[in-house]
Amino acid sequence: MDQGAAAREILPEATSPQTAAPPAGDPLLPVTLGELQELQASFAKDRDWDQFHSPRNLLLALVGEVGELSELFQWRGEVPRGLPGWTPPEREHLGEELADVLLYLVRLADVCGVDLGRAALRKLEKNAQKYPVDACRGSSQKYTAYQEAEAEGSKS
Ligand SMILES: Nc1ccn([C@H]2C[C@H](O)[C@@H](COP(=O)(O)OP(=O)(O)OP(=O)(O)O)O2)c(=O)n1
Repeated sequence: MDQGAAAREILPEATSPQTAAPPAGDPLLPVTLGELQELQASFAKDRDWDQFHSPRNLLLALVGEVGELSELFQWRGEVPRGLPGWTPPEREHLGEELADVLLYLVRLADVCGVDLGRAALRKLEKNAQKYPVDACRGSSQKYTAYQEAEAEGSKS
């Protein structure tokens, strides 16, 4: 049984055309990329939306959702980590937009025949070779020293 079928067996309503998406705090957690891929594929199939899920359409939908995500940060200035001051509804909205981006990305990879998990792991490996720890730690120290010198300079 594939991962998506297993997911649907645990929670059949997750992909039913008549019902909403899985509720929060659901038994599918923690979820894998493969399970999300299967759930997204079933979502589209159930609605006869496969015809619209072409690579180009999905890419445009993905970019649209990245735009919606960007709007949440627009005009706020720098936003510290942990998003202090953001209200629960704002945080929920952020989660929704991030999810839209992820779901379209997973679907795009699927219809393009790319194993996203494998590709991401390969890319992590490549990144690690391109940016060796020692070289980067050295340069971030240099960067901190540079920032301190700049701050000192702006005081005088
Ligand atoms: N043809 C479609 C339409 C929607 N979805 C899914 C993927 C996204 O997770 C979500 C996007 O739905 P909407 O287009 O309604 O966009 P939003 O949820 O962002 O709504 P809104 O634009 O009103 O904020 O639904 C999909 O897979 N395929």
